[in-house]
Amino acid sequence: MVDHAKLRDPNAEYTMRDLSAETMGISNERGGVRDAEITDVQTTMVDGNYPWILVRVYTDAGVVGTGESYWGGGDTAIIERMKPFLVGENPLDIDRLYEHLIQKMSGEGSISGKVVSAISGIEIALHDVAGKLLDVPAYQLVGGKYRDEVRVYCDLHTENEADPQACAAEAERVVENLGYDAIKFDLDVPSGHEKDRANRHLRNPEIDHKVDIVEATTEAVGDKADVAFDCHWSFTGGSAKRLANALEEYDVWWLEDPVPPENHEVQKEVTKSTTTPIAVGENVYRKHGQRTLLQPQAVDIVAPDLPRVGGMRETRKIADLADMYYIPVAMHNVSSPIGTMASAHVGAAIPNSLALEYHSYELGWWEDLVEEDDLIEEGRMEIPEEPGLGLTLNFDAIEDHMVEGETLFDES
Ligand SMILES: O=C(O)C(=O)C[C@H](O)[C@H](O)CO
Repeated sequence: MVDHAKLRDPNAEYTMRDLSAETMGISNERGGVRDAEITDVQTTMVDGNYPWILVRVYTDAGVVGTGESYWGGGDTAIIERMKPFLVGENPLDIDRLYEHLIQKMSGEGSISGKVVSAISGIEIALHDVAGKLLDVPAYQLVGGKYRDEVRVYCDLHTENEADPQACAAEAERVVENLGYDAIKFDLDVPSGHEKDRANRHLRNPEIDHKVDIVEATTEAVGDKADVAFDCHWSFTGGSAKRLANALEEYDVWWLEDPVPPENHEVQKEVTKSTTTPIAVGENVYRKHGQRTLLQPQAVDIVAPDLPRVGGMRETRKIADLADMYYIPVAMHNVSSPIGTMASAHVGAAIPNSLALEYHSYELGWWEDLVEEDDLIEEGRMEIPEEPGLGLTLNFDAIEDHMVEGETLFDES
C-alpha cells in the first residue's frame, strides 16, 4: 500500500506556499502547555448512516483532539499525506495551520472538494486540542456565546417518501414524541409522473405532487414546527421557480438546493423570483466559494457544512460575511456527534444561527460513539462547558461500528 505521508512534496522549495513555523520564523517557546507540538494525526472511518471520518491530532503535551471530515472515500489518504506538514507544529496556531495546509495542498486541489474536507477534520481536532490545552470550551475560541443551546432540526424519512400522508404522520410523530420544533423532508422524491430524470424539468403533475407533500406535512404540524424541504440540486431554473412559486401559499421554512450547485447566477434568479425562502450552501467550499453566493444575495439562508467547508473558524468567517447581508445560517450536517458538536459550538458563537441539522434519528447508536448522553433534547443541543468540544470518545463503540477493514486510532 502507498504510504501517503512519504509522498514527495514538490512545493518544498517554494516558500511562498509554506507557512510552517520554521519558514515564518515563529518561536514555539511560549510558556507551559502553550509550548505543545503535534506528534501525530490518525483517522478511523465509522460506518454510520454516512461513512464518517473521525480525525485525531496527538501532541507531546499528552492532549489529543478529535475532529471529523465530511464523509466518504479519499479524505483518509489526504490526511495521511498532510501529516508531515503538521508534525512539530504548535497546535494552537489554528488559523496559520489551516492556511499552511491550504497553501501546501494548493497544487492538489485545496480550493474545494476532498482536500478542504480533510483539512476541516484537522481544523476541528485542533480546536479540541486548543480548548483542552487552554482549559476552555471550543465556543470560547470562536468568539464566545450568543446562546447556551443551539436549535436543532431533524431530517425526516419515511418508508414511502412519495406518500404525502406517510410524511405527515412521521412529521406529527417526531414533533409530538421527540419534541422537535423544526423538521425537514426531501422533495426530490419520485411522483410517478416523471418522463425523463436527466433533463431536470418538472412537469405540472410533479409540482402538484410536491405541493401535496408540503401541504400535508405543514398542516400536520401547524405552528408546532417549522418545516423545510430539500431538493438536492435537481431542477432547472425555470422548474425551480414554478415550484417555489407554487409553495408560496404554504408555511415553508425554506426550500433547499432547488437547482444544481455550480451556477450561482441561476441560483440568484430563482431566489429573487419567489417569496419562498431559499437555502443553499452545503456544496460550496471555503469562505471564497460562499462569497459568490452571499455577496450577490443569491440565497435567503446559507447552509454551510462545517466539516466540509473548512472547519470551525472558516464557518465563523462565512457567518460573519452572511451577517453583513442580514442572511441567517442553517448549518447543513450529516455528521457523527463530533462534527455535530463542532457545528453546535460555532452555532452558539455566531449571531445569525437559525438552526443546525441532525440527520441520524433513525440510526439508534449515533450517540453511543461518545460517553455523553442526551446530546439533543427537545430539539436543542446544549453547549458543554468542558474543555474543547466537550466530548469523550467511546472507543469500544467506535471499534464496533468501524467500516470493514478499518483500524482503530490510538487512544493516546
Ligand atoms: O440533509 C441534507 O440537507 C442533505 O442534502 C443530505 C446529504 O447531504 C446528501 O444526501 C448528500 O448526498
